[in-house]
Amino acid sequence: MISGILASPGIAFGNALLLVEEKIFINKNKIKDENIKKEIKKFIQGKQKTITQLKNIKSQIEKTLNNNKKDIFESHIMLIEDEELGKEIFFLIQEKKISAEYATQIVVETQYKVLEKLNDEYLRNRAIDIKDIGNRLIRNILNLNIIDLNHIQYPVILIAKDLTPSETAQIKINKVLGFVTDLGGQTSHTSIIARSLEIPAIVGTGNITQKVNNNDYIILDGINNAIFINPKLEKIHEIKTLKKKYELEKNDLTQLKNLYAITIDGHQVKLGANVGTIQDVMNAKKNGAECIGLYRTEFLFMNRNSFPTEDEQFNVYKTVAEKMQEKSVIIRTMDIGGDKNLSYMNVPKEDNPFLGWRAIRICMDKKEILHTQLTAILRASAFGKLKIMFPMIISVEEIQYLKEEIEKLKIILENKNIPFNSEIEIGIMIETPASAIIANHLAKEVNFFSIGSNDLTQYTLAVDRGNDLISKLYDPMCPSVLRLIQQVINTSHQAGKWIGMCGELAGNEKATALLLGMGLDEFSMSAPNIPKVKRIIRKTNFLDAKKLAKDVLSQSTSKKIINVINDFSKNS
Ligand SMILES: C=C(OP(=O)(O)O)C(=O)O
Ligand SMILES: [Mg+2]
Repeated sequence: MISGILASPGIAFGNALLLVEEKIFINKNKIKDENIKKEIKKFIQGKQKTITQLKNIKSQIEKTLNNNKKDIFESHIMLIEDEELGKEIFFLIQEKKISAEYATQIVVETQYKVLEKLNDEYLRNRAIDIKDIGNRLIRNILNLNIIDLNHIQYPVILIAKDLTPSETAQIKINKVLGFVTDLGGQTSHTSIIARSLEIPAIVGTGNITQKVNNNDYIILDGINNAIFINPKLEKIHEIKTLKKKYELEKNDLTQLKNLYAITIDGHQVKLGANVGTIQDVMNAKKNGAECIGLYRTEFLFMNRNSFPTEDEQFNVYKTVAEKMQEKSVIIRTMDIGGDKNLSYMNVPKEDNPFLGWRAIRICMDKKEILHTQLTAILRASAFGKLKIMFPMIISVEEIQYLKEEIEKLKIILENKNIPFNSEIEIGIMIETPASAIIANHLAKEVNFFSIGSNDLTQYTLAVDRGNDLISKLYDPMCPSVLRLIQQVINTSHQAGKWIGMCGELAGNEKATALLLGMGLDEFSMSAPNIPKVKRIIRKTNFLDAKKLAKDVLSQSTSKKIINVINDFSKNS
């Protein structure tokens, strides 16, 4: 039995698909004259295989009506069919007497370097296409495996070293029963996406990729944090019984869907969902979300080869606003950087990406990204109850600047007679210690706060949220983080502003009574957690929760805090 960090609950049974690509080895030696023909044949066959693969992918995409992605593959096919590319590679094989893969690598790299340096954004994006396509071509020339998450044929359990958030966002839930990785942490975005998709996942196992072979039969027990490889029949029966019990309990919880999150003594809070896609919005409604407390818009920017246009963004925001009807939707501006990258943005490699060019820092440097997104949100605000939220704020100057930009954009829309909600609420995330400490000043600038406990924990404790080596130190329920949270809640209420939390702590059942007692007004979480949190709130007395919070905040260690919380839940 293997365990790791439990990232997303649930149980899955299935065959393993090992997401480990064989390493590319390029033969850089001179080839003999008699092998020239063989190398040319290798290139032609690799090219043909690549075209067939891309055409297959394109035709599958056509069925899903995803035009943006279809266009990407169409342009990739054109690149690979380009005669000039073939001619240059033939020339190198014949005249320079080098292998097909080496010749391909040289031609692809040269084209990439030329395009990458150009000022034109469209051509710079082609540079990334060239690199992608070149990689596929070289793999096919060498007959190496290519794993494409978008086109898995049969339902599998993915076993990978790591999955990036953008890879995870591509997962199709009818083809991926769950996943297990070597690396990762509980609040990395990969784990967050798994919870939204409701697929079981265990991350940070250390070396699962070395223990599992393709097609091994796997039990992924995301209740007890256990993975079994080719288990005995009795184990399969035992876990199948557990799965039935888990699903029955989940079904029972759906009965709470239309009830309010109100304590025994009548204190009501709001329970919302965190979403990243329109599909998540449906899931939010299914679980009885009263609002969307966090819409992570960056997923709209991933898995494509250029920034989404204003109209593309407007259409998505409008759809979300309309689907939620009179319920509010907090749209957070793009939070790229940290562990979320855009292949087409050519972000220079940073030593400390989580302390680097991230979120509003990018948007304030690249104003066209900010303006496009804010205009799209403002236009969509005419169709529902949208609010704007900015991530990663560290100063009053930043929010003042961002508000000025919003005012300028409002004037442009007014002049064009385009409708929008002129009273749209503006809020910020409290996810840096800086923002928590100056919350009294920030409260004067905004309509609301939302605590991002994931980042607030990593920045307060200086513990990378995605690093399994230090995951034991990552503890949002430790005295320092909880004290900051309490201070921010108090400050916000003193300023007459409501405050929510959209970090993972808001959906953690162990923290529910505590956060309630601390005075949090809105809890926003992965949708599947809503019923469980609601059940706790409906069984709790607000006065007792307040006493619990007072008690917890006087404790000096995490261990003592957990003991106090455990005693409280035993007695209630
Ligand atoms: C909700 C948060 O934002 P994200 O997880 O997207 O960084 C957070 O930091 O708590
Ligand atoms: Mg954050």
